Amino acid sequence: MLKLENISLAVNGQNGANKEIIRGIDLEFHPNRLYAITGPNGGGKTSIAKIIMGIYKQSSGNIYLDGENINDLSVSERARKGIAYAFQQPPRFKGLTVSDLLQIARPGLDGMNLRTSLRDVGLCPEDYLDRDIGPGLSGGEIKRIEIAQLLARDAKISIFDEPEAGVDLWTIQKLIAIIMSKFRNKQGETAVIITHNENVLHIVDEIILVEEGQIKDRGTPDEIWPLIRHEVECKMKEQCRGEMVYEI
Ligand SMILES: Nc1ncnc2c1ncn2[C@@H]1O[C@H](COP(=O)(O)OP(=O)(O)OP(=O)(O)O)[C@@H](O)[C@H]1O
Repeated sequence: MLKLENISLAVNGQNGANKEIIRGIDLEFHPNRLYAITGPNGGGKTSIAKIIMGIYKQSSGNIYLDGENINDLSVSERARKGIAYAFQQPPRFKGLTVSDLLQIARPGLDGMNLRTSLRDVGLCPEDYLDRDIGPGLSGGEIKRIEIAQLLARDAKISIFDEPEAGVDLWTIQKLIAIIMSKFRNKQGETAVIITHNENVLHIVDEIILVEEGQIKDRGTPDEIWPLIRHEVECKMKEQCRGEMVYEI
């Protein structure tokens, strides 16, 4: 189980003053459960993922993995402990092939499984295995490869940051179905999907709603979805009123 206890994060704001982007978050992620983290843009979802992965170091609070405090572990140490993260905007690694990346994710992955990993995300292995993860790949292709390498791992906690971002409509549904089926069939693993996709929100076990650096609510899709819908409708009305006043 992964536990975040009273986590806050302050960063340097525009005028040099400290700005708190995560504020006193308590969260638990249990094995065999699928979670969605959602909420408005800039709310703090990616920052939470980066704190879990060790990319951002929290200003205060503790993180525990299976009871062990992992505050001081580096990104690679956390990866070895079984935390995996697929970036919202995956980095490119010039000089590294797709095959290399998958083998790093899962050392010893044989040829057949390498191919299956790529087919699962809708990429033809023959066309991609030897390609460089550099500027030659499109944003959507690199996103799918990033998801493939996370699926190839057997991490305890897998965090997908907006798997739908930059992926065409035809592929999104398939990708989501694959992520769901992989994790529904794996024992002892947890998947966390940061998403704005309504379809994902309906099929996870729990939704965590993050807004202004805090957990605004959490619960089952039946409990949380009506709140999200209401919130979105209210925001749209506010924006419309703003525009009308401006035009007058
Ligand atoms: N390294 C940083 N330095 C300064 N500000 C940051 C940094 N990282 C994030 N922020 C700010 O913190 C806030 C939360 O960002 P974050 O990327 O976590 O939001 P998000 O909920 O993932 O947004 P989105 O839905 O748009 O991806 C934003 O206002 C962002 O500009």
